Amino acid sequence: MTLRLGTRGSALAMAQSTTVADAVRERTGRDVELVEIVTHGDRSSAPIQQLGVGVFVSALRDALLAGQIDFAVHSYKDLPTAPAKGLVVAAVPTRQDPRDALVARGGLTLNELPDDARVGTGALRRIAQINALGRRLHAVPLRGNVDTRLRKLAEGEFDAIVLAHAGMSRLGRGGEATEVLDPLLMLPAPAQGALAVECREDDVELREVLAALDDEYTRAAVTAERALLAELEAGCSAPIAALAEVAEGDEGPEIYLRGAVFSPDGGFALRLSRTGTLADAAEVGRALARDLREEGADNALGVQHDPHP
Ligand SMILES: NCc1[nH]cc(CCC(=O)O)c1CC(=O)O
Repeated sequence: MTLRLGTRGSALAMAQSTTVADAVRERTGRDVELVEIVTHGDRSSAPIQQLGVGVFVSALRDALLAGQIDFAVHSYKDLPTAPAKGLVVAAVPTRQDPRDALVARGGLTLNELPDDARVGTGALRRIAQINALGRRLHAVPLRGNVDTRLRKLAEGEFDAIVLAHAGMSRLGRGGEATEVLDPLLMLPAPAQGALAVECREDDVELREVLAALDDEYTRAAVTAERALLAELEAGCSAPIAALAEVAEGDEGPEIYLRGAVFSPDGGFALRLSRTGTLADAAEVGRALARDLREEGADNALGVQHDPHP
């Protein structure tokens, strides 16, 4: 039977869903059909902070639970940390580049941006880290899909923009980045660059099919990053960043997790790291969250801030 893959209609969602559909066909020989689902988030032009966590996700989940589709592909970083009742992340495919990218007019790098350059970005996490650089840069709110953001840059509204390199790459525009930013300067969102392939928990047969797409290292990394996020009890718009990398250690693969918390104005920046085994990924994330809290993470959280001063 043909598997129905529910997807949003945006170019990024279509690119992600098409990639996963191709992988399912190739690895399992199953037929996959794309079914477009319109979400509230796609229809609204309100800032993402106002729309709240998971607006892009709930319509797909409703369709899954209603049996209109069999599985869905999400940008993992857009998934709320709370598990969805009746659903399961059946596969976490190999992650793309998790880093943020700078796209600057004139091909400039971050260091080359002149004083008072306007840097467009939507996420508080990125605004905070731009501010934390201690440079005379202006972080300016920017919303829209990847193509819209790149167009606004080209039209001269900004000197540079910061966005996920993975999103650009999935649209075939990764080469337009003028710098892929070092996580030391711009630690990405938890689970950035990763996809979550979700299906109904009781669909045991499909879960087995989709398991062929699962990448153990990516799943462990994302598990650690999201455990950190969940433990700090923050929504997607809170300035929390995390990146886990897996490296071969003496006793097998090891996870290296970095986490950071910022005040929106960048005046408070706390960066810590921890290592552990893949099996302990979630505990590594929770432990690092506790470390961050002990070092004063709560000073940055829950602070109301006007992004348009
Ligand atoms: N914030 C929205 C969003 N959700 C997923 C991506 C693409 C990158 C990814 O899959 O993590 C983006 C664009 C961006 O952050 O620039």
